Amino acid sequence: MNICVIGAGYVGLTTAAVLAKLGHQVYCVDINEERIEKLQRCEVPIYEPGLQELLEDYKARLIFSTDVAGHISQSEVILIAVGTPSLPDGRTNLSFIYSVVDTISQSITSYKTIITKSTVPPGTNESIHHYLLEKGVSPHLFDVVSNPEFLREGSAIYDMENPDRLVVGIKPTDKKSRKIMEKLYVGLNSPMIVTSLNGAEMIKYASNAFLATKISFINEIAMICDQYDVNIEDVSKGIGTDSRIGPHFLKAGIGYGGSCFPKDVKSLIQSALSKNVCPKILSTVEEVNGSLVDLYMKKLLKEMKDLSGRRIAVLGVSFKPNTDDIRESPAVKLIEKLSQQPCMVTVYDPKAKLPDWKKDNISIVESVEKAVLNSDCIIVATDWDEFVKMDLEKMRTLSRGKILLDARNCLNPKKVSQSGFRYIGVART
Ligand SMILES: NC(=O)c1ccc[n+]([C@@H]2O[C@H](COP(=O)([O-])OP(=O)(O)OC[C@H]3O[C@@H](n4cnc5c(N)ncnc54)[C@H](O)[C@@H]3O)[C@@H](O)[C@H]2O)c1
Ligand SMILES: O=c1ccn([C@@H]2O[C@H](COP(=O)(O)OP(=O)(O)O[C@H]3O[C@H](CO)[C@@H](O)[C@H](O)[C@H]3O)[C@@H](O)[C@H]2O)c(=O)[nH]1
Repeated sequence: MNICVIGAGYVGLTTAAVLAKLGHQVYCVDINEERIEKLQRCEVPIYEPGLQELLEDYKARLIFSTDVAGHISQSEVILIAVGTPSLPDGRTNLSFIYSVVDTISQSITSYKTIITKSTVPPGTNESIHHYLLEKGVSPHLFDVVSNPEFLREGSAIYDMENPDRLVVGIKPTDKKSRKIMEKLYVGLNSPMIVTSLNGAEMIKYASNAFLATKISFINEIAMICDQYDVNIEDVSKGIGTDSRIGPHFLKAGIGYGGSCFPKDVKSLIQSALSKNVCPKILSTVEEVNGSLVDLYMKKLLKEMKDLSGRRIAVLGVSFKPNTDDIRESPAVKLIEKLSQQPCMVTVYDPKAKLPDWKKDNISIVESVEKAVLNSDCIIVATDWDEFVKMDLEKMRTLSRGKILLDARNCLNPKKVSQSGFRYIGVART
């Protein structure tokens, strides 16, 4: 099929590459000229393991362009994968979505299946359908499908090629889209859950909210364990082996970040409030998550008393390993909090796109060794393999202080102590 993927970000690029691999002709379009020029030169503008290779392997079936309207006209299937960031009040900013829908309304001359991959609040796809009708587009020229994406950054290609399920929301009157969706994903061996448009949208939010809830839950349990000298790893294993609970998303630490959980939990809260439902659990999930950077600051200040003139090495800035994404990263919040203290913060991340902090007491360096050199304290803020496997003895000789704060509970406390550091995690005995 001829497919137009709109938005060449984490989701759009991965979708485009995987659909090309599945045998489709893909036009991946974006309004960001610099991004498209890079892609035309086979340069991938984001760090996602395996993406560069996949895009190169299937370049014969992949065209990158800024001609959004032109490629919409040429395609039978339109996939919308533009951003849906938070508005200041937590609702979802749908302006990028509607800008695309406007372009579609102006360029549609033959039948299109319009698939929303972006995460949008319940009711959005129904509104897109009505909006197109209001713009004078004939109902025979389109169907709107909700097909939320569940990939994780860092393992995006694997997740897209091996989804646990494909969630497809269609209108009851829509007789074509189910077949088109089966054709689109032919080759993927995953069950398809077909529901209403609102149903598919809700599945996406409920899924992210549930995972975020598991993280805040285990972080709250970790705070309690910390006071009773209980090892949180034992608790996570102990509860996670109960098949009703499951082992995933029970890793305690500095909390969740990224471009999805924070904004999607906020958006779901707003969707609930707009219908007079008071979402108590979701609000608490956010509250617990929002308290964790302060918890680690407290742990640090308890150990070091006064940060005046101290050098703090922060290892990791991205919101999780294997991505360059720093959106809503707890590490960024921690660095910003630290920089309000009279200390020097030296930051290293293997891939993250670092912001220009414009602060005299934050310096960015290009290696772990440079970050750790003469530091009074090392903080592991992202669980990159490079930090999990670092040579602790070497780090001890480079640093001048002995404190190692593991904000991801990703290091082995015994090994850290044996190398001469004082290990601080949360609930690690
Ligand atoms: N990042 C993830 O891991 C992930 C996973 C699942 C779902 N999602 C959802 O997918 C959507 C996209 O997320 P992302 O992280 O890929 O976003 P992103 O910010 O990486 O990419 C979005 C792209 O859309 C482009 N764009 C904006 N307006 C446009 C327009 N009118 N026409 C063409 N291109 C336009 C932007 O230039 C940008 O390149 C969001 O709704 C997000 O919640 C993201
Ligand atoms: O036990 C855990 C698991 C994760 N995290 C943190 O949670 C955040 C999110 O992690 P992860 O879910 O792996 O990354 P994302 O790429 O944000 O993926 C989530 O958000 C995407 C966007 O909606 C969805 O598609 C995915 O299914 C969903 O997992 C990161 O900061 C992690 O460090 C923890 O603190 N503890």
